[in-house]
Amino acid sequence: MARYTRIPGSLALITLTNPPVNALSVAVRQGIIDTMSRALSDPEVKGVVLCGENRKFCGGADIREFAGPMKGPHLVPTFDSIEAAEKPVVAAIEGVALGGGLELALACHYRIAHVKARLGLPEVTLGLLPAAGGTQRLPRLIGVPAALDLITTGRHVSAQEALKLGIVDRVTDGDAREVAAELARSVSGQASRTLPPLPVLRVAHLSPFRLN
Ligand SMILES: CCCCCCCC/C=C\C/C=C/C(=O)SCCNC(=O)CCNC(=O)[C@H](O)C(C)(C)COP(=O)(O)OP(=O)(O)OC[C@H]1O[C@@H](n2cnc3c(N)ncnc32)[C@H](O)[C@@H]1OP(=O)(O)O
Repeated sequence: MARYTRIPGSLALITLTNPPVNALSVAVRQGIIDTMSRALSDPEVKGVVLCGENRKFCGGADIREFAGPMKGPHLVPTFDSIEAAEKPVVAAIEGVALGGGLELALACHYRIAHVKARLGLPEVTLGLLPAAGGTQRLPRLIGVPAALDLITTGRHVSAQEALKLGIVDRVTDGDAREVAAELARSVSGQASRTLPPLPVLRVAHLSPFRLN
């Protein structure tokens, strides 16, 4: 599920609630869609902060659902609808943002990480690809070589390394939700930030070739 709360500064706080790591179960995916739609349709809401309950952002796809057929809304349109939102959406990353959890954060317009947070795309360790936007959004954000490193090794990075790589906008040792809310308030009313285009690869003897 996802809990919807109004917080000061004309913001909505969306909290993923699926213990122990707020994984993206059917109910969480549906909850994101419902609460985002509520925030976007309320003219009094100027921005959104997205976080996870118990100071854990999101551990990714819910591995407890892997045994059965996929049900409910798919991750890709769920995340695309966040990216397309005309109000700024800021991820407050505490604990972990792994796999689909990091892909969810990448679909947000800004990312704040707590200093102890760990981020990564460990799908490769499960024989999967980050197929919910990670293979597109991460290279656009941090470049192809750094993104390939994270995608092919599945290694986790600290908040400080994520900041250095450009995955997150700011690291805090305080409450990431408060810092995210401050940022959301400061950019509310502005056009949503978009990711840079994919870099152009130059291959010897071939014309410049754009990845898409
Ligand atoms: C045509 C187009 C088709 C497109 C198809 C698109 C499909 C989409 C494809 C990919 C999208 C995304 C995929 C993923 O996200 S895969 C999952 C990625 N996440 C992980 O691999 C995280 C795995 N977990 C961990 O690394 C660790 O558990 C931890 C770092 C989150 C926490 O570590 P620690 O503090 O040491 O605790 P535990 O390991 O003991 O775990 C605690 C508790 O949490 C449960 N748990 C952990 N992760 C998950 C999860 N992802 N889902 C559900 N539950 C999780 C774990 O089982 C423990 O539970 P307990 O034993 O009951 O306490």
